[in-house]
Amino acid sequence: MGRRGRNDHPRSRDQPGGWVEIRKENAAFEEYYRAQNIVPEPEWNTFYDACRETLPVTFRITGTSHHDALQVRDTLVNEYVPFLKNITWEGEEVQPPSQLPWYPDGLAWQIKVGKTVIRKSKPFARFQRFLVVETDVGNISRQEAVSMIPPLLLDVQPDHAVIDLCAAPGSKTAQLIEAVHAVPEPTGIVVANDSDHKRSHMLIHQVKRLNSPNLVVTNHDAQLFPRIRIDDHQQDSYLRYDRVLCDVPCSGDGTMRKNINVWRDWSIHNALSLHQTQINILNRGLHLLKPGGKLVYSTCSLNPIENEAVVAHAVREWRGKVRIVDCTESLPGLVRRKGMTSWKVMGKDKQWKDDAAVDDIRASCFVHGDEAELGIENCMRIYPHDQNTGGFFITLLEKAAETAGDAAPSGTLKRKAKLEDNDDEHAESDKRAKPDESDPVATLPEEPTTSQATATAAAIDRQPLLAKKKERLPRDANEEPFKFLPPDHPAIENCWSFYSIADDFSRTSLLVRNATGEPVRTIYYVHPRLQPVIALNDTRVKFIHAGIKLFAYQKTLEGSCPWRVQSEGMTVLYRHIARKPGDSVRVVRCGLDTLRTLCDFTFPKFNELEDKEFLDQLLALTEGCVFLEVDPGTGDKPIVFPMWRGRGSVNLMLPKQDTAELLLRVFKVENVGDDGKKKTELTRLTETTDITPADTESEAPSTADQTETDLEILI
Ligand SMILES: C[S@@+](CC[C@H](N)C(=O)[O-])C[C@H]1O[C@@H](n2cnc3c(N)ncnc32)[C@H](O)[C@@H]1O
Repeated sequence: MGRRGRNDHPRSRDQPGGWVEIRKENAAFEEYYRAQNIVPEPEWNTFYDACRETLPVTFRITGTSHHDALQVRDTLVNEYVPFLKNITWEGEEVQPPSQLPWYPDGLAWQIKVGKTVIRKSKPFARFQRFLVVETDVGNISRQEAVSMIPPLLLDVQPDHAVIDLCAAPGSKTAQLIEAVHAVPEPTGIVVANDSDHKRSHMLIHQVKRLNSPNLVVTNHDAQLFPRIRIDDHQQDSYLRYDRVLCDVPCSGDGTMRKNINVWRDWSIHNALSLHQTQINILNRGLHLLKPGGKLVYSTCSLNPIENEAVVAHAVREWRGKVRIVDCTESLPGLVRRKGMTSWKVMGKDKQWKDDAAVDDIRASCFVHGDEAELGIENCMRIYPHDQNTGGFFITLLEKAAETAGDAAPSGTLKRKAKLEDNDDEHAESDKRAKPDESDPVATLPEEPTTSQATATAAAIDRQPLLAKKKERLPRDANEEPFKFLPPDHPAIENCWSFYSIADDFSRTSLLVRNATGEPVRTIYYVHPRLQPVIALNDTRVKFIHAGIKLFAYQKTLEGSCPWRVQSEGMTVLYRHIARKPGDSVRVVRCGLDTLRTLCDFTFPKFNELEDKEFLDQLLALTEGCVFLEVDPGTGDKPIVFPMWRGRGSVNLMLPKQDTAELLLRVFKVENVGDDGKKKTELTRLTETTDITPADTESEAPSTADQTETDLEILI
């Protein structure tokens, strides 16, 4: 969190020679956007000054349980914000954190405080501690304010099929998943795709905390995203999506407030060479969209060539079948400007161009004169000086409900649509789509911007895909196949009877990740709607993540049930524990006092437990995993944790960050060590079957990028 003004000159270390100083100025940027009239001339200086100010930190309170998110918000509002008011630092009043007025339920916040204040002011240091602990467990996620807008406009419902075509590193995917999980057992699914393999793994890492069995991650060029079969018997039955997000690769010049390299690297070249890729991704998205469905096209660029020109081209080509939605009434409080209906085109030689015949600039870059008629004013531009954000562009499109015939576009895209709608879609990539591979590698800022580098990589990636059209897709050595278990597999029978799992919990969508198809270490669960998605398409779609870990193998328990419940599968499974009289239910209940003991001590022995009622319940059960149901004492629903009932001791199976969060938020313990470790005075690890918290093993080792992310360092 910094408060460096525009007169400071930040440094960048991405030069081979080490640190270089970057001035927040760029004459070409200024000339270009001034000539475009992106703001009225009298407003230019205010706009340009704001572009050079450091961006305030913004974050979102996240989580697939809305109830839990509201609790975290209330803790912030009631226990931290009041102490951050009326603080002065070096004679100036420090602004307390404030809610973004347009974000629903007050779940998004902005902080404008310098690092020194954070370090030296006790209330702010305490607040920072809260942010770090909540970020560690995924309850708080740093995200640029403008980046939160597209998923909100999509209005995702819990039964929707949603695809995020350019998803990494996943901030918006997380919002889509949360929207699907607005009810306890949603039937909706989210397909998150990115063409960059490494970034796809960053995405997996980012959304993992949401523990969604309704998510699948794929690794494809979005321009050619394959159709997904959903019915084995009907050849023509393909998945179509209620909602599509095209947050496309762009020049990223709207991120200039946090990505200082924009000032050094800006050139018109970036926008021109991404334009066709952006058109192709949007077009593919429109094909995948259901009649009546909604699609958001967004960029973090200010450039009309990447924005209005792309949208206008698509709406022109899909004329009558796709319309731009007027969002004036959505997100009250969000200041936005209308889409531009006229702009100028500059060539790579930095000369203004009059028509498409010159310099190989695509006709779609130019104004056609029908922009107002196409409704381009309904596109939305977000400017830095309007509400202290980055620059952004968003358009909500709606596909007409199906009419007789089909909803294929007219004109040039029609030929492509025809090709895409037959099974040979990959064979006929749009030749125009090929990005300029000579493009310089642009910057990759910390949050959702991308570069030509990625677009170029996508173009290169596409080649093997075309060549291997009819073959199995190549998999990385560490990405094992997804194999579904037969519902009557002995391991499943064992788990179902040991944990008294009710028949309403599907046994058909349990899978393993190894070539033999036998459960060896982990059994995963995906929502039943994803079962055909994966099973019928695994040779043509490159799935790289699906499912949550439900059970892990525990060798020492052979003879009983060697499958222990994993914490990420806890909530899903808990809802389906059979409660009929006579079921040997592995549920143990306690109050907050006992929970506190379990947070403070590892493996307390039975004879050290003061809560005799709790002990009696434990003694009535055999060794193994149990569900701990804690009464919060507020009349609220119980909180559930996985717990280990050992031979003579018990242990809460929570990752250490979760324990730290629990201690801070529920028990107001503010001095937990940085690692959130339990005290160890009572630790006795003598029992051979006692185990450490589950969650540490992985059948297919994750290649998730371990570099520092926004999640790890909030301020
Ligand atoms: C603006 S970023 C997306 C940010 C993301 N939506 C978020 O909110 O975290 C664009 C992404 O598109 C990916 N990308 C670039 N070209 C692509 C293509 N042809 N197909 C799919 N993804 C692509 C990049 O790897 C990058 O992760």
